[in-house]
Amino acid sequence: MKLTILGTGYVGLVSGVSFAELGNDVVCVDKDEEKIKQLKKGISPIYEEGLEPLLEKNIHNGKIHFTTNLAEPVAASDIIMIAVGTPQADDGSADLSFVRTVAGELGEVLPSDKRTVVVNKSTVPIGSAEEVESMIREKNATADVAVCSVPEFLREGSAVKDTFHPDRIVIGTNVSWARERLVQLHAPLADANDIITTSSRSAEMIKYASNAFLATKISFVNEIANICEAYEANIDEVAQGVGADRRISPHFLNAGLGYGGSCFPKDVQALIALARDKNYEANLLNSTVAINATQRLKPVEILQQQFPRGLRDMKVAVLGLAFKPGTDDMRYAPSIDIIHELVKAGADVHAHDPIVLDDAAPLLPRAVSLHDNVGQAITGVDAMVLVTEWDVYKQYSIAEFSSAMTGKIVIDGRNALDAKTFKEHGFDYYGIGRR
Ligand SMILES: NC(=O)c1ccc[n+]([C@@H]2O[C@H](COP(=O)([O-])OP(=O)(O)OC[C@H]3O[C@@H](n4cnc5c(N)ncnc54)[C@H](O)[C@@H]3O)[C@@H](O)[C@H]2O)c1
Ligand SMILES: O=c1ccn([C@@H]2O[C@H](COP(=O)(O)OP(=O)(O)O[C@H]3O[C@H](CO)[C@@H](O)[C@H](O)[C@H]3O)[C@@H](O)[C@H]2O)c(=O)[nH]1
Repeated sequence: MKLTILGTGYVGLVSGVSFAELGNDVVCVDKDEEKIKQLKKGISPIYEEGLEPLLEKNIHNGKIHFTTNLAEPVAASDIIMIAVGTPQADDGSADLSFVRTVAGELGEVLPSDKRTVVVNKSTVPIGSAEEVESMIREKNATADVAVCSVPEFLREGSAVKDTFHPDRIVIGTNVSWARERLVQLHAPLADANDIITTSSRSAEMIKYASNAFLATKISFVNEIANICEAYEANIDEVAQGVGADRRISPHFLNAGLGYGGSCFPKDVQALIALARDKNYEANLLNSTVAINATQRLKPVEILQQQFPRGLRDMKVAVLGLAFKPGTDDMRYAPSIDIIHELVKAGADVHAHDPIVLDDAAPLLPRAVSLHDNVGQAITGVDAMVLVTEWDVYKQYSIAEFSSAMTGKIVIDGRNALDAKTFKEHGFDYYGIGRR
């Protein structure tokens, strides 16, 4: 099939490359000229395992092209996917300005003599497929188009794998010819049983409800971890015992510094705002957000308890800046808040990340020293805070930590280090719910 994908962020690019790999003819459109220039050369603007080889291969095969102009590919496409950003607006709701812009542009260029499916892959409020369709029809009353919702569930850091091995694919539309076309496109990616067909509104809600549930599961386990600390129970053992119940599952039960990233924070807020628009106060989700906001600052709280006279001139290493391992995404990363608070308290902060350094700098206080070498970041520090559980930190030897650090405080914000080993080597080790 011929596909046009609007937006080359995580979703647009990974989808584009994956559908090209499956034999479709794909054109990816972005208004960012620099990105398109790089992509044409096979250079990915994002760090994502396995993406660049597929990108290069499909450019070489002529299955994927990049452009800043949507008119030509749109006219030739069977399916057009909207994958532009839907960031958080000031009131917490999803900002639909990018989606509305592309809807207007599509209205101007969609042909009337050809059936076209338009898909919202961006995470959008319930009712958006209908809104996009009416915006298109306002500009082109005779367009033979069906706007559907096919939400994206990939995770950063495993985006390519998630796309080729999805748990499910949700296709939301009541228009049968559009549904058939979308089922045909997605068939190579999933067993028939894993394709769920719904109305566009239900599909839009499935995306928000999934993210809200996972975010709530994380805040739940963090709350249990905090109670574990008070009673000297161990969250690793507790999560293992709780997660063994198949109704609960062991996934997303890792206590830590809470969720960050480009999706959970904004999507939970957007769902709260959608409920509020209909005079429903989503109290459970409000608590999810509140717990997450305090959880990320736990390392600062622990240091302040250990040094009641203040953190002025204390040398602290922060290991990991990206919001999770496997990505260079800094959106809503806990490291940003932690480093700002430490610098505000007067600490001398030395940070490291194996992938993201230059792009992180504008988000961090000027006073922070950024290192591209773990050894340099931890040399002479009074305390070390692990924020992102990159393998490089897990593999770093206790002997290296012991010889480089001056102080003995280790705060393992992701429960990723071996507590016993650190304690045996005289460190004051603080995990989350596992002291
Ligand atoms: N990042 C993820 O892991 C993920 C996963 C599932 C769903 N989503 C959802 O998918 C959507 C996209 O997320 P993302 O992280 O890929 O976004 P992003 O912000 O990284 O990228 C969006 C891209 O769209 C481009 N764009 C904006 N306006 C445009 C226009 N008029 N024409 C062409 N291109 C335009 C931007 O230049 C940018 O390159 C969001 O709604 C997000 O919530 C994201
Ligand atoms: O047990 C866990 C699991 C995750 N996290 C944190 O939760 C955040 C999100 O992690 P993850 O879900 O792995 O990454 P994302 O790439 O943000 O993916 C989520 O958001 C995407 C965008 O909507 C969805 O498509 C995915 O299905 C959904 O998992 C990160 O900060 C993790 O550190 C925890 O604290 N504990």
